[in-house]
Amino acid sequence: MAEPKGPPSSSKIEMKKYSFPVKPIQRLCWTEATADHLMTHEEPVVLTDTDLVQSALHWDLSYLEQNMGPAKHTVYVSKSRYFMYYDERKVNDFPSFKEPMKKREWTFSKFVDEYKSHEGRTDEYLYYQDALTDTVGSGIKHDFVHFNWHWVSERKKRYNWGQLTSNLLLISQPGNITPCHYDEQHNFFCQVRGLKRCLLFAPDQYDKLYPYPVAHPCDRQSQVDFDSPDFERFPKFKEIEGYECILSPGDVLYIPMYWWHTIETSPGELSISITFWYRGGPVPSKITYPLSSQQKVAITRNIEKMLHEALQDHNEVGPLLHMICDGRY
Ligand SMILES: CC[C@@H](CC(=O)C(=O)O)C(=O)O
Ligand SMILES: [Zn+2]
Repeated sequence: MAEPKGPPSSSKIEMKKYSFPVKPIQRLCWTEATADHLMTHEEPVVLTDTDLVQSALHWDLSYLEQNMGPAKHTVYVSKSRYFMYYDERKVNDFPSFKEPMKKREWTFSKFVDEYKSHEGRTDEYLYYQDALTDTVGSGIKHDFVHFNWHWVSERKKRYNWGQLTSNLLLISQPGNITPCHYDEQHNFFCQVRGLKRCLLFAPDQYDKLYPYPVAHPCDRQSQVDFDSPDFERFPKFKEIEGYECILSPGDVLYIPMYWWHTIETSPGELSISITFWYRGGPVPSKITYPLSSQQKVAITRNIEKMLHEALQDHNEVGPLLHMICDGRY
């Protein structure tokens, strides 16, 4: 079967240009054996014809405003186009940490008003990022119930994933960028409205992306500024190689656990996406060697956590790691 028709290439919709090489992420009907092979081997793939969020493809700001109910929702406000996630529970240990964005709790109507009044502003940007919960109105509940739950639960079973932890609703202004990071869950990233360019990097690119220390509020985020990389501090970023896709409404991108990704909303229009995050499956009873890159990343995280716990001071973790490695390994 020929590859399904894809959205315009990134050059046609003015996405940011980077100097590192990228290969296209395969775009396949979910019934294709290759799609199944990629997901079985925890490799990214854009799936078409899943109908996973078909019942949400009519969503736009006004429909959501009518149906999201009266609850408060998390909206991030940033002075730049970048929305770097940080864990507010870790901020106390880093007194000089400057929050890269501010977190607001607004009703959906307040968000829509702010969205409209921020149009055209270049000093502040908004990004709605909140879980879909049962506080929503009946219209959204109806649409949610009609997601293709049969399809997605079949995938969960087939790939032996853990439980579904959340469905995040993402409403992004044109041009917003989520900087490069990895998550510790599998993700079916569903595009509902607008276009998003996704750049993904395999877990074995860890040494080229220089994540913040695990104890840092920006744990799991790359320290490298992709727009102006500091090759003195991050020399191996020169060797980075990635994968790219442009998602249009109805597309589902499988982002495997520990795969790095940076996501850019096309400058053309607002974007609405819904994520399905699943915990990883149980540790295999029989460990096979060599270990996978994902397993090695998990080991590095456990070592950093253990040292931080033992030393009780994150400032001592680096010096001890250097003491172990420098001149010896
Ligand atoms: C969290 C925002 C991001 C998506 C993402 O990182 C994820 O779903 O894991 C994006 O779409 O800008
Ligand atoms: Zn992510």
